[in-house]
Amino acid sequence: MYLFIINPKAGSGRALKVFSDIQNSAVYRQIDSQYFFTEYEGHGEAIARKISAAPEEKTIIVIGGDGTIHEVMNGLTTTDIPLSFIPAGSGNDFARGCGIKGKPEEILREIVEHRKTHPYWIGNYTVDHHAGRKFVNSIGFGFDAAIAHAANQSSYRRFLNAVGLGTLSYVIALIYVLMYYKPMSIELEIDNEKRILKDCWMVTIANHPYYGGGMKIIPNAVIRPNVFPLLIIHSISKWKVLALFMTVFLGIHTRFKEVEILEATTVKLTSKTTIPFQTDGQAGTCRFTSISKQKEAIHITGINEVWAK
Ligand SMILES: Nc1ncnc2c1ncn2[C@@H]1O[C@H](COP(=O)(O)OP(=O)(O)OP(=O)(O)O)[C@@H](O)[C@H]1O
Repeated sequence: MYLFIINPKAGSGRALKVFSDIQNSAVYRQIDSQYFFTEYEGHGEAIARKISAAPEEKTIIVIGGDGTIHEVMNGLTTTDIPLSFIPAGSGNDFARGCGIKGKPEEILREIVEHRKTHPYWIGNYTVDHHAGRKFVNSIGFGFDAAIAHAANQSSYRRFLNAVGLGTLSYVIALIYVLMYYKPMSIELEIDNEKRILKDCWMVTIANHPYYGGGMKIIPNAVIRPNVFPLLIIHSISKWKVLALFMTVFLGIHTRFKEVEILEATTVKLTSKTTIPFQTDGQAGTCRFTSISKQKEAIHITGINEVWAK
C-alpha cells in the first residue's frame, strides 16, 4: 500500500499540481494507494506518527518541500516503512541531496517498479530544555540561521517562491542580515574535545551537501552513518562574507582560510547569549544544543541510480 502525504501549500500550491499529474499517470492507476493532505503546520508529523503504528506492507510518498519531509521524518516512530519524496516545494534540498530526480510520474515509476531502497541517516538534536527532534538536511547556528529567519519572515518570499525564484529571497535576506549581524562567542564540543570560538560567524552540520535551495554548503558531504561534516566560518570581515557566499553555489567557498571543515560524531554547542539556529530551513533561537546521528537508517526509495551516481 502506497500512502501519499501531500502538503497543498508547498511550492505555493505546486504540490497540488504534482499530485494531480500523479493521479493521471498510468502507474498510479496500477497501485493500491491512499492519500492524506496536510491541513495545518505539524499535521505531516501527526499523519506519519499514525501510519507508524501499523507499518506492515506500507510505503510513504511525501509530496511537498523540505518542511514537509522534516515533519514526516519527525513523526515516524519506526524505520520499517520505506519513504520517498516527490519534490514540489520551493527549495527541495532533500531531493537534491538524495539524488531523487525526474518528472513526478518517473519518480513514482522508479518507486513502484524497482522497489530498491537506499539507507539515509538523519540527525538527532536537542535545544535547551526541549524534547529531542530530528533534522533531515542540516542544522545551522549563527549567520545562516539569521538569514533563514529573515527570509521566512519576509513579505517578498512568497512572491519569489511563486515565480520560481525562492533562492533569491535568501540572497536578499543575506544582504539585509549582513548589515546588522554580530558574530557569536561559543563553546563547541566536538567528540568530547572543547573549543572556544570567538567572533564565529556560523556553524553548520549537514547530512548531504545542499541547503537554501541548492547552495552546496558542505560540497563533500556524503550520506553515511555515524559521522557528519561540520562547517565553521571563523572571524571574517563583512565584505569577505559576501564574497564567500557568492561562491557557495560553485562550492568553492571552502577555499577561504576562515572556513574550516571537520568531521564529528557528536557535537555540543553552548552560548552565554541566545543565538539563532535553523533546522531544515525552519528558524529558532537557543543557548545550548546537542547533536548526533540516528543509528538506524531510514530507507529511501525512488532514487534513480543512474542519476544518483
Ligand atoms: N494545510 C496547510 N496550511 C498551511 N501550512 C501548511 C499546511 N500543510 C503544511 N503546512 C506547512 O507548510 C510549511 C512549508 O512546507 P514546505 O517546506 O514543504 O514547502 P516549501 O516551503 O514550499 O518548500 P521548501 O521548504 O523546500 O522551500 C511546512 O512547514 C508545513 O508545516
